[in-house]
Amino acid sequence: MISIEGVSKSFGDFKALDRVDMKVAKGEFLVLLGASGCGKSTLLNLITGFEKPSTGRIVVNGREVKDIDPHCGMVFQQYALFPWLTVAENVAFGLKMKGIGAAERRATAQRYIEMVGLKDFANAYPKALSGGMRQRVSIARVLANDPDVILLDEPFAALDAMTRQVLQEELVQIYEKSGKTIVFITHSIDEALMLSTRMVIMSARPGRVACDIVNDLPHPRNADVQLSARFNELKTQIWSTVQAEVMRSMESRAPH
Ligand SMILES: Nc1ncnc2c1ncn2[C@@H]1O[C@H](COP(=O)(O)OP(=O)(O)OP(=O)(O)O)[C@@H](O)[C@H]1O
Repeated sequence: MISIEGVSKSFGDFKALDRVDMKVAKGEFLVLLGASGCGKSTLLNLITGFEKPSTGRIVVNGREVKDIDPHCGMVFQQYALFPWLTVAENVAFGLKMKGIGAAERRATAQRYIEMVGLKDFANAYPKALSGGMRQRVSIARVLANDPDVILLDEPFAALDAMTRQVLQEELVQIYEKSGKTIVFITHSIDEALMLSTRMVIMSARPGRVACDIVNDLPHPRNADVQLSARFNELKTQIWSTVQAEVMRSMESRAPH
């Protein structure tokens, strides 16, 4: 579904990504983990076509990414909703851009608004919603557009721990129902284990793939999985890799 082939990305003299090779299969839920600055957001921006690789290429669904790719839907950490549109209008926005008729737009928006538990807020404006609710709207909006790939850049980072847990469970259920291909960035190992089917740990300066781990925790999955022995085993394995990478990146930043 996604093929990242020898991709490097430099900003001026600074090499943010160095020869990254990675394939994401259809229906995989891939989580990218890594120290701050290792190039996770850059990689997502390349997949969706916001940025262009300095070398190498990215192929999504058989087509090389050259411009902003309509087959990818992105959810950002900041909610990025249109404040002057209601929840329903925000969710239907992409459909309107595609030229889909009003009745079908309304029905599709309604379906996804219900899926993310906001049925009673369809006519509310974003400013009347909590952070968690806004992020649900962002997810409904991406789902309504029915992209082949959903990219999420730390979507729950600004939320409190309880809201975050609820949204994680919802996202797992949406993934299980929709079978979408998902790439998700987080700093949280627990979040990575809760959500993913596979985890890629990136190293910093320059950003490279340090470790690729299959998450074999069973589906259907809910928050109880965090109490299992396998969860703790995987967490220990990932933590030692992440810790080594964080130390390495801090050392490479220290003044000499
Ligand atoms: N447009 C840009 N111009 C210059 N440098 C950039 C640009 N975008 C990213 N960088 C640099 O590239 C490196 C990787 O940034 P990126 O945001 O991809 O990292 P990240 O792993 O997502 O970090 P974080 O976890 O803190 O969000 C950073 O050192 C950043 O300063």
